[in-house]
Order: sequence, then C-alpha cells, then structure tokens
Amino acid sequence: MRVKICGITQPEQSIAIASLGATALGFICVPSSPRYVTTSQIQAAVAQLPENIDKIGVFANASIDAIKQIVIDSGLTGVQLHGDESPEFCDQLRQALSNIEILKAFRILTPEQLQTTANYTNYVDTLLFDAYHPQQLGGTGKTLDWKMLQQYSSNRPWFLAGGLTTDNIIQALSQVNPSGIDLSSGLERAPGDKDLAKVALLFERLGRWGDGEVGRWGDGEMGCRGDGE
Ligand SMILES: O=C(O)c1ccccc1NCC(=O)[C@H](O)[C@H](O)COP(=O)(O)O
Repeated sequence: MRVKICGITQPEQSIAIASLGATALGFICVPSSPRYVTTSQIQAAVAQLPENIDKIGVFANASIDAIKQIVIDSGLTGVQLHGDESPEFCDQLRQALSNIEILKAFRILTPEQLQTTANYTNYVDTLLFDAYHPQQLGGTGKTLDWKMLQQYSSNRPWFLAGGLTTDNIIQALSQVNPSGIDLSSGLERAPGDKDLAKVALLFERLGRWGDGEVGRWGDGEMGCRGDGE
C-alpha cells in the first residue's frame, strides 16, 4: 500500500517522514492554503529526497502552463488535481506532462458523486477520495463516509484521504481496501508542521496491522500508466 503524507512545508521534515516509511510526499501549490509552499521550497525538499519517494504537487484549478512550469522547476514526479478540473483538462495535462503521475482528487459527499468519478479513469493514473467541506478544498481533517467506498472498485488505483489519524487509520482500513492512504492535518501540530512522533506512530500501527508492505507508484500493480481498460 502507498502512504502519502501531504502538506509538507519543511525540507528537514520531508526527509524524516520519508525515512519513517512514507512512499509519497505532497506539497501544496494552492496559494490560499496555510500549507502553501513556493517552487523554490519544493525544489529544496525534492533535492534532498531519495529517488524512490514520489513527490506530488497539489494544485486546484491552476492552468496547465502554471502546473507544467512548477513541475519542471521543482522536480515533482506527480500532480494531484484537487479542484474542479474536468476530464478534458486531465487529458490535456497528460499531453503536456507525459512522464508524471496524474492524480485526481474528489471531495465526495454522495454515492452519485462517487459514480461520476468513472468519467476520469481514462485520463488519470490514480484517484483520490477526500471529504467534502463547504469552505475548504483540502486538509480539512474531516472524514468521508467510508461505507460508500466498501463496494467501490475501479480500473485505477485509488487513495483514501480525509481526516485520517493514528487513531482511526486501522478502523478505516478494516472497512475499505484502498491502494493508498493520504494523511495531512491528523499528523500535525499546526498547519504545515508535522508531528514526527505521530508520523512514527502511524507507521508503527500500519506495520502491526498488516504485513507493513508499502510500495510506490510504478511498483507492480500500483503502476497503471499505459495499462489498458
Ligand atoms: O492541505 C491543504 O491545505 C490543501 C489545500 C487545498 C487543496 C488541497 C489541500 N490538501 C490536499 C490533500 O491531499 C490532503 O492531504 C487531504 O485533503 C487530506 O487532508 P486531511 O483531512 O487533513 O488529512
């Protein structure tokens, strides 16, 4: 299972979190977020990280040109689209950035919304299901209704996100079977400041719960770029 820790703002925390077991780190490129980081901050973190860690930039309703520039300048290996981007936009981004993972995030409130995400599977590598919040796009600490995901299956790998913590992660994984999990505010002392003790506890609990096996995008069944339907 992939484990993405999102909202990293400090290069030294990114190295520590990668060493603790994260397979992917997320950098928020949304200027209104308290976890926003500049291209040079991302570049500084990425330069110190091992190659086998996925480095994901999180965007919301940004232009293709703006995303492309940040990816090229910072060395990101993936882009997470967390706004209201259309399937056509995802397709165009794929044409513009052929070698990076494209994740589409959805803020899910109803089973009908979950169904409409099927419109994206031809255009993105990975889906991510987050909680809906009326004012905030992400990093809300709110959980979504995991029951909606119990019968969910897709030809794309998918992340469970939204309000995951060291206290509820095993309960969540007992109910749903995602390809990856994404955590942010549940591991923080303050927005953008991760509590490394909580991150360590997360990996301890994950290790005790399952076989502790983690993988990154491109490893075996996790990699789907180029896969057929
Ligand atoms: O984290 C943010 O501040 C943020 C702002 C704008 C768009 C997306 C954002 N975060 C995206 C993430 O991938 C978070 O990890 C995800 O929303 C889960 O957050 P949390 O509920 O705090 O675990």
